[in-house]
Amino acid sequence: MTDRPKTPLLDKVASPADMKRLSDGELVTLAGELRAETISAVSETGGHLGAGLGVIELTVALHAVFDAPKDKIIWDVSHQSYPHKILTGRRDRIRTLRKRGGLSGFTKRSESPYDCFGAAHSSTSISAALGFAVARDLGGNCPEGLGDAIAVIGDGAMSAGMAFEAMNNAGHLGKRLIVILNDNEMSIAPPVGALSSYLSRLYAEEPFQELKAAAKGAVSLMPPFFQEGAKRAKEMLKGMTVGGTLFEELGFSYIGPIDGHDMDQLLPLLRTVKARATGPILIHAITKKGKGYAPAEARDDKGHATAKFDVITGKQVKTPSNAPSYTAVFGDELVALAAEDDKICAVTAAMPSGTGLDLMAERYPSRCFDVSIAEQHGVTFCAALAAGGMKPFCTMYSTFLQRGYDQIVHDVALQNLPVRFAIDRAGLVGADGATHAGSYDIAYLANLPNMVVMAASDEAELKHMVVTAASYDAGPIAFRYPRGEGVGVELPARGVALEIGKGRVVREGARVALLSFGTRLAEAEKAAEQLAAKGITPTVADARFAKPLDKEMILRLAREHEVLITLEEGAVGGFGSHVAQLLAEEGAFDAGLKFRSMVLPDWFIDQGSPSEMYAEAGLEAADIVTKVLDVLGVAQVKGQRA
Ligand SMILES: Cc1ncc(C[n+]2csc(CCOP(=O)(O)OP(=O)(O)O)c2C)c(N)n1
Ligand SMILES: CC(=O)[C@@H](O)[C@H](O)COP(=O)(O)O
Ligand SMILES: [Mg+2]
Repeated sequence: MTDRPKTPLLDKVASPADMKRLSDGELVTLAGELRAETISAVSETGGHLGAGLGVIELTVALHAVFDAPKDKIIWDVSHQSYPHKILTGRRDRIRTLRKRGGLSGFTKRSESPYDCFGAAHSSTSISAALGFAVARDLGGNCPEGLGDAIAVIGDGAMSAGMAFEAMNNAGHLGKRLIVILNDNEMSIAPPVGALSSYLSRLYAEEPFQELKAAAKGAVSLMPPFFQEGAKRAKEMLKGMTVGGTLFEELGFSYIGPIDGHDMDQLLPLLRTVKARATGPILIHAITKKGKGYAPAEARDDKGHATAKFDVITGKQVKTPSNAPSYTAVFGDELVALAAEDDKICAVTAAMPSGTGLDLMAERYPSRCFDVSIAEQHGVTFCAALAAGGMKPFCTMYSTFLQRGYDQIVHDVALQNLPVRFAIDRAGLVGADGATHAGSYDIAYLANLPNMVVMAASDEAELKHMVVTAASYDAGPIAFRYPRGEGVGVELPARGVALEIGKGRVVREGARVALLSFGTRLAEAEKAAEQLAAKGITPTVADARFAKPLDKEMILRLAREHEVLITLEEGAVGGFGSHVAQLLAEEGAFDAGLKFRSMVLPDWFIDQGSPSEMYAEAGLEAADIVTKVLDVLGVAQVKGQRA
């Protein structure tokens, strides 16, 4: 382990109140120490590094000038909030980040009053800030009081429709509200899209913030030394026509671009804005993702997320893998299909490498689309691609696909369009915790008419499902698979199309049937081994489809077993509920079948390793054994998992 950095000034900051006593020069020193502490902590925990390093100066300046928690500082996505956590009384736990029982990797209201609004999905901060501003003006109350509302939003997050919906509303209401656009010209990958090019032009072509401010009358909001320049600029501007920025057209005063790492710019500007602002203001701060840590700055993703690493070398400590990741298996199979069929195309919402579409983008760039953080648009875009005779794979994380639900219903399912939904990060994902859990897609998809819903039980099954989806033209079809590596089965060279609505029995037994949907199959098999030692030999089946159900197989299992237990990595309302509905309709319960459905519990599970989270959910092999013994009435030691 590298020595921890020396941080004499930071050691004296227990909360932002302690920063109010520091001179501007000391705040610059504090920023340096905060950067070193952030790097040191993340080297031990892993997590989101680059974004936090890019807002070190902004974090210090905001907490020095404003009065959180009365003033509401809202971090968009909040993957950049580690420095904020360090300054707001959580430094002693910062090395528990993203671990079970430790600090969340995102802002979380239950963790601290300084986390006034939880986040992790992007582009919510301006809506939240506006809500706080309106609550303040209407005399609302909260224990910490209601002061200024400040949203810090990245250029990537700014690409989402929701940010513009909020600005549209904020510009109309005209409330005092501060938005800081933290523009580092990066999303997770380099940002794409017209908005990104527009932001670049804002500072590339017109480098003088004085010109901008002068042109639109925001001069009075600028600190004196800016104003001098602005007056000169105003003279220069006489007789010139200067168009307003997009933000000004939406009713915001635009200030910037400013150097978001220069405390000599940040501090006076924020102080002036605090003293003088009346309506909505957008401060455009230019920053560098990964700033101040060379290995992060050098990485393609600017250190967006990292495993634990050596601070001196930047080398990440990665556990060797025994099998390819589901994501890679998907990406490879898709590229193989795309080579054979020029109608196959794919869409990602700002997650090219996370979804494995980077390979498709490299090989078939004209058929691979990064729509930026725009899941709703991505889904409808796919719907029309399908209507236009293409075979789109709408490739998204389960949790982010939630954003596009109305589009799935209204644009895809209702029109019965053959969009292929490749749903990555299904089930519990680990360190990102509850915000990123893919818990609901089975329930929210399997209830839709026309939709086919599959889950892969291992990486070979995933290959088959990619091919199945490609060859299915009758309507929408979805397949889900988890984060991380496969179970290590032998992979066929190519997948083969599965028969729609047909599952498979993987182990024949008696009395008890374990019917799994997805990768709990491995746990079901482990449970079967453990039960065999107790003289119980369950049948184990892989449902493959939650919709349409394999009625024939399920009814046979019901007929031939005393107990039927379903398993899934999803919330209630999904696979097990559909099986229960079928069994009830077909009279299986009247015939005496004992049925149980093992699903995620009715609470949000905090971060941990996936197995810790599944243990909390009661979905590990030991829980299955306990459930079986319980239903069969076999005596167990109370309170002990089998
Ligand atoms: C709705 C949604 N889609 C995708 C993501 C995944 N995601 C997390 S951070 C990020 C990039 C954000 O870029 P930006 O806002 O510019 O912040 P930066 O990391 O550059 O500081 C993405 C795509 C998300 N959190 N939420
Ligand atoms: C903050 C965010 O939403 C992403 O960075 C997310 O943490 C990525 O998750 P994976 O590591 O599973 O790609
Ligand atoms: Mg960015």
